[in-house]
Amino acid sequence: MALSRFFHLQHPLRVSLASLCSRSMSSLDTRARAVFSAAVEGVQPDIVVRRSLERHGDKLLVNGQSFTLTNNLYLVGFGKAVLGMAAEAERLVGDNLIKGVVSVPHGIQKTLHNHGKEKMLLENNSRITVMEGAKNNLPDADAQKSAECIRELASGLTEKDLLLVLISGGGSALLPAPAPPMSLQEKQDVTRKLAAAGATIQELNTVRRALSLLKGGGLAQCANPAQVVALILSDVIGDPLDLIASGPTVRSDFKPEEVWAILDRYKLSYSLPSSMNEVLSKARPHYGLQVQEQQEEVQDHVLNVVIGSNTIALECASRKAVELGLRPVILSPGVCGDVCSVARLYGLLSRFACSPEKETPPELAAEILQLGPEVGVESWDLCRTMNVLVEERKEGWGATCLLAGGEPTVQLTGKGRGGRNQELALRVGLELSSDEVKSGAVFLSGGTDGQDGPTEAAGAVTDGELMKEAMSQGLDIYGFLTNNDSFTFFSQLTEGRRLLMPGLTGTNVMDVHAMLLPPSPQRDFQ
Ligand SMILES: Nc1ncnc2c1ncn2[C@@H]1O[C@H](COP(=O)(O)OP(=O)(O)OP(=O)(O)O)[C@@H](O)[C@H]1O
Ligand SMILES: O=C(O)[C@H](O)CO
Repeated sequence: MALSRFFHLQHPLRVSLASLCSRSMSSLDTRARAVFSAAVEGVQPDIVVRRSLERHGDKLLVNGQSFTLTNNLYLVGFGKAVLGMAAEAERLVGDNLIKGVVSVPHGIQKTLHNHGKEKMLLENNSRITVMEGAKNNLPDADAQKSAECIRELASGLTEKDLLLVLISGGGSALLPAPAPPMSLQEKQDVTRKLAAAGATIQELNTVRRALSLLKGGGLAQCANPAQVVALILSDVIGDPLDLIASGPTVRSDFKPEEVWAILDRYKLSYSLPSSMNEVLSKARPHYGLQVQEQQEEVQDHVLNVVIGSNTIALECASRKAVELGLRPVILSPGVCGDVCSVARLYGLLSRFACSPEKETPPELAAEILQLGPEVGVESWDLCRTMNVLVEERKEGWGATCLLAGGEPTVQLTGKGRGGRNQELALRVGLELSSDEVKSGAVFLSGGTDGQDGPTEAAGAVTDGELMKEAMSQGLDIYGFLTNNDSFTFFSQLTEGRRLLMPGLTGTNVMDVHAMLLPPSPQRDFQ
């Protein structure tokens, strides 16, 4: 099939053959970084808000639904990215805004200012009050005060009012409202113990919802009978509305047995404060007796919209890849599991892509499929991706950009400095270095928030030369890995040139992975 016809049929974007031929000859490393930047740019708080709110005079269109603005607008928000979202919302609908309160991380205004991100800060005459709290991502007295102000604002609304709720990752810690008689300290102890025992965000937030006055639909309940529109920037795999920031605007059925099962799983059931037993043994703490009917009524007044997600970031990255002359294929936005398994998957996929044989060895495909459940990727997605890689070998297409996202995990055994993205990049670099047939692949892993673990880097870029490069500089990769010291490793290697350092981005839709695979002579089957 002619190249132009093939592309026309296979990809929704129209790209002329001329633009493909004149594609940038920049290195794969540079292109990988540009693809990552495009992913982050596509989910900037101001951009996602502007994309989701359409203003026509006194009409506000959200997700195809129209709302009338009559100086009846209120705004609340909580999460790491909501300051930038609030700033943009105020630019768009500020003339109708009565007042607002946002709960944002401690020190964020100063940090954004220092990073030159003035666009994400509110004007001096803003009607929105910014409240900082939750130091180190833990609910604290400051965040509790913010949550109380948000609750007060929502509780005073009438049926004429419209409440815009801005939600992003980190929202759970920034909106603590322990159900009485639990104290903040008691609630914090439980969540800290669960997190330390390795509970997933799904488990953690299921418990948080049950112990809170605002989570699990509590905020929407407070705002009833006002109309509620929640704009959500998702940082959870699969974008589950009821779990992102513990779903304050999403009705969730309270199932005590589900909560007890989680507490049992982490052996916490017998060491709980008595106040927690009391909360869990009551009906839904904040809903009283007519739970069901009231919740249904409230739900009619709530519109929840995911305005930014890993999927959207990957789509933006994919468009950038096309511009750069790469053929994109999105594997999945839900990659999770241990970084060792995830690294193995990328190693196998690069081997698969450059397999010198006419037919790819079936055992390679089988091994890739076997890894699927461990890394959260469906067989269907793996098969689709492998098909694209095979087609490309047969068609003799140019370089490929395999994209994925999600949030793998690291089992911390050492005391070094690093993050899951740098550790993943390091492990994939080892995989690529150990290949007998070098694929020439370049791999990038980066946190879209610009910060990987407690380091200044977002991630790193590696390839099959990593091992040789490290050895020539006297750096023992395995030693750094054992100590979870990936940041120190990449800082010392070739003056830190492999580090990905975009600075604080002001957004967060988990991580983005990009593996760029060059065309290789072995791939020519014509
Ligand atoms: N030395 C290290 N090496 C590898 N990973 C680390 C290291 N230290 C922390 N981590 C990992 O970093 C993660 C915590 O980093 P971070 O504070 O960026 O959290 P996060 O889950 O990315 O937060 P957010 O929800 O804001 O994105 C955890 O997954 C932890 O295992
Ligand atoms: O705030 C939270 O609960 C997490 O960031 C997941 O959204």
